[in-house]
Amino acid sequence: MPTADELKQMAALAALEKIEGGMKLGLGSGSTANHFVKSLGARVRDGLDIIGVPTSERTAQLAKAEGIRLTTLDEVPALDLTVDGADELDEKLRLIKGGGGALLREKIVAAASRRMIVIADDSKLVPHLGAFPLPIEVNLFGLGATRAAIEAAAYRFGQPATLTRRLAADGSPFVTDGGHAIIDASFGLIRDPEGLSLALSAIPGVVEHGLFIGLATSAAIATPDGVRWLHA
Ligand SMILES: O=C(CO)[C@H](O)[C@H](O)COP(=O)(O)O
Repeated sequence: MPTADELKQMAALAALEKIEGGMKLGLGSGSTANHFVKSLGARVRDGLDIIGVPTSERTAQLAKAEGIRLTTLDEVPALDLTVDGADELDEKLRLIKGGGGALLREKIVAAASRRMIVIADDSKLVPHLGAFPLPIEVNLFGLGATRAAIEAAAYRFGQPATLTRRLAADGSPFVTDGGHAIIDASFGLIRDPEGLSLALSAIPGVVEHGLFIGLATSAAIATPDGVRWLHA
């Protein structure tokens, strides 16, 4: 029986097969995306010519160490493909992301990409999103008011939520690469991800949230029996 980490690597390798020379790639964040970046690095050292836009400072560091040429969305505003992990996904390729706190850059990079492949082990594929608390990136200015507004919006939406400000491993408040806070919102199963996405995006102070809708074009789901592909 493969371990969860072996499954993550299988998904990463399946996505790697879709990479062609000359591609402009978005490079995701998290342990599954790290497998992809490391395997991509090996291909680059064998002569594959690609360029990448990292979705976090950690991924930038890893990609540089792997010898992957990096650029920015200022220099290259349109990408061919982003490969990234997810905390949850459903069969419609709606995602919850941001468990690693990189959701803002991940969403900007995915939105700038023609295609997005999600790589995940099969524990991430769920019938309904929401067992994983939804990460919401919030500006530090007015944090208390924004938090109250999220609570009120969730209540109006018919999905009252328990909100928790994310802490770093050392117990201090977690700060994203963009200098913002993360509030993890437990809604229970999310009945209407599209509606909730719009309601959260309308709150001043919410910088971005972890519902990715209409961005993923396919997913490589690694199972003990092999990789299952889903397509939008
Ligand atoms: O959204 C993310 C980071 O912000 C990650 O893609 C998500 O948390 C999955 O991580 P992992 O591959 O380590 O399970």
